[in-house]
Amino acid sequence: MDIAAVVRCVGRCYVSPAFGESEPLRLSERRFLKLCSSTNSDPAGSRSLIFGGKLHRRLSFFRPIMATDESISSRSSDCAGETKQINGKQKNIVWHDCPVTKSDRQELIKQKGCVIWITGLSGSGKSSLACALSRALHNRGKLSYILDGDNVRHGLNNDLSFEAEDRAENIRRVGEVAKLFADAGIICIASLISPYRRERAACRALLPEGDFIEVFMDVPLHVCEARDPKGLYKRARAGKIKGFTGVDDPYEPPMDCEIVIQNNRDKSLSSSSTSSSLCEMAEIVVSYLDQNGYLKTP
Ligand SMILES: Nc1ncnc2c1ncn2[C@@H]1O[C@H](COP(=O)(O)OS(=O)(=O)O)[C@@H](OP(=O)(O)O)[C@H]1O
Ligand SMILES: Nc1ncnc2c1ncn2[C@@H]1O[C@H](COP(=O)(O)OP(=O)(O)O)[C@@H](O)[C@H]1O
Repeated sequence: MDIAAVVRCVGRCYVSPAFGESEPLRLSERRFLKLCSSTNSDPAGSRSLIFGGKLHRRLSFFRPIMATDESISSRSSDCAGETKQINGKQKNIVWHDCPVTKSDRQELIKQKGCVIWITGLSGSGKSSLACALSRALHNRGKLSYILDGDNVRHGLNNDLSFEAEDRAENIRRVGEVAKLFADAGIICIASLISPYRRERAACRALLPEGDFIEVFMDVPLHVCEARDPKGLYKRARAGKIKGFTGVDDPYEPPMDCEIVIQNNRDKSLSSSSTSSSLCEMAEIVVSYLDQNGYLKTP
């Protein structure tokens, strides 16, 4: 491994607390190489970096910023990113900024990344609205992606139950992923029951002001229950599902959200009428996005 190349590429790096220094340090190539050759032993094991012949095996503390020889050689000084320390449980993790920014991505796809957070009871029409909205945006040439509660629970969140603590974790993870999508410049549509105000507020707080757009599917329980497309309310009423939202688990409606949709039509309506009402609902959200500048380069 070419250490000089590492230093040139990284430019600015942070010394791990394993070195006994916690403050960011700008290392010159000479100082870095000196550090490499001098830091070779520590009786307590806290300075256990051994450089020289086995150098490459001992550089794991730099992994977030140095990666492999191959990736290093492909970087040039004008494309190098910035690192900074973060707060959190993981003391030795550093953030690496990329010079291609959110603004660059938004300019490329001519839209502003945001999160449309659709909340409501099971059967209130969250997934239907998410799909209709994604279609409406697609037709306008706008890039969106749906994170549906049911779907995400098939993969990323397949370790989570419907206990309160797991629902909170489900919402937290989806909030974090949605934030990444928004950072990519994408209009991320998250559709999950997300029954708790506190967790929804925490997801809102992850995003810049205005970029979290909460949509409440305001549908009475009896309408959702009459629809019961998956037969889950029936099973919950029969005691076969415990802790079902609206039946024996709480749902806290938003008190101050951006959009309220009253999707009260019952299931006896024809499918063409349902789809036209879905188009109308999607259009409400599209208009909001349009009026607030999300459908053009910011
Ligand atoms: N106990 C219980 N309570 C509520 N919902 C249940 C439950 N068990 C399974 N399901 C099915 O899971 C879907 C909800 O998943 P979510 O991830 O959106 O829920 S939550 O936000 O974590 O509360 C939900 O999907 P939707 O009907 O689309 O809302 C149900 O199909
Ligand atoms: N506007 C509407 N009119 C009539 N039925 C609807 C409407 N919106 C949704 N539905 C129906 O309600 C059921 C639940 O919708 P869904 O989108 O799966 O809700 P959720 O994702 O909130 O559980 C589905 O059978 C769907 O076709």
